Amino acid sequence: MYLYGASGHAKVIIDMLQSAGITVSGLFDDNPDLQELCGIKVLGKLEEGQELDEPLIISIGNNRIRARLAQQLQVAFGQVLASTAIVSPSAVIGEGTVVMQGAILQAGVQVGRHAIINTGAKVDHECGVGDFAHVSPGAVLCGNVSVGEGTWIGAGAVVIPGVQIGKWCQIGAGAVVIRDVPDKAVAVGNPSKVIKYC
Ligand SMILES: CC(=O)SCCNC(=O)CCNC(=O)[C@H](O)C(C)(C)COP(=O)(O)OP(=O)(O)OC[C@H]1O[C@@H](n2cnc3c(N)ncnc32)[C@H](O)[C@@H]1OP(=O)(O)O
Repeated sequence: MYLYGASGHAKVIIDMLQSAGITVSGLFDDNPDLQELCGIKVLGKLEEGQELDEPLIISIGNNRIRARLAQQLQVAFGQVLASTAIVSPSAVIGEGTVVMQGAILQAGVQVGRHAIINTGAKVDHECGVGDFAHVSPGAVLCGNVSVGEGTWIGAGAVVIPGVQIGKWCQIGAGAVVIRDVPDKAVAVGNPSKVIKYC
């Protein structure tokens, strides 16, 4: 597996891959000064059209950057599921997506491409999580919640059953979301309120 993005997020992915016995063959990063991360060689920028002999994970937490790179790069993408994650056999997870340690994905969950289900996040039955979305550590999506493309659910946020959150939203850490949230809204607090658009 190759990674793109020598970030803190990459360090966690490296841990998951190494504990599963998967070799990280190299890390790409646009910063020419970086030499290595966690003992893994940094190979420089991954150019458009460059071919790889192993699948790639975009190890960048920023949803917009991950989306841009996923659209630019013509390579095969991998998938990383932590051995300590609990994933229902009926869950469907797209390419490029990372499910971190202790996360739980219940029956009928659908997670898109290049999403992040972070440490200990709980995604309950029949939720949909869009491409490039990020469910941060400890967040809880109750049953039948829908999270749009590119949306970021902050750490420890709780979304009650059936709520629909639009595309490219930001839900604050610790928010309790009890009503639908429109596209590009930033919503914080308990109960959460939209404070601006991004
Ligand atoms: C492994 C990892 O680390 S994964 C990363 C996990 N990271 C997170 O969960 C962070 C989630 N991000 C947040 O909660 C951010 O505060 C955001 C995205 C909601 C808002 O960020 P910004 O757009 O920079 O907003 P900003 O900091 O200017 O705050 C705007 C207002 O909202 C309030 N606010 C911001 N975040 C929150 C929050 N989580 N809960 C309650 N109020 C909040 C601020 O106090 C401020 O109020 P004021 O105008 O009355 O002073």
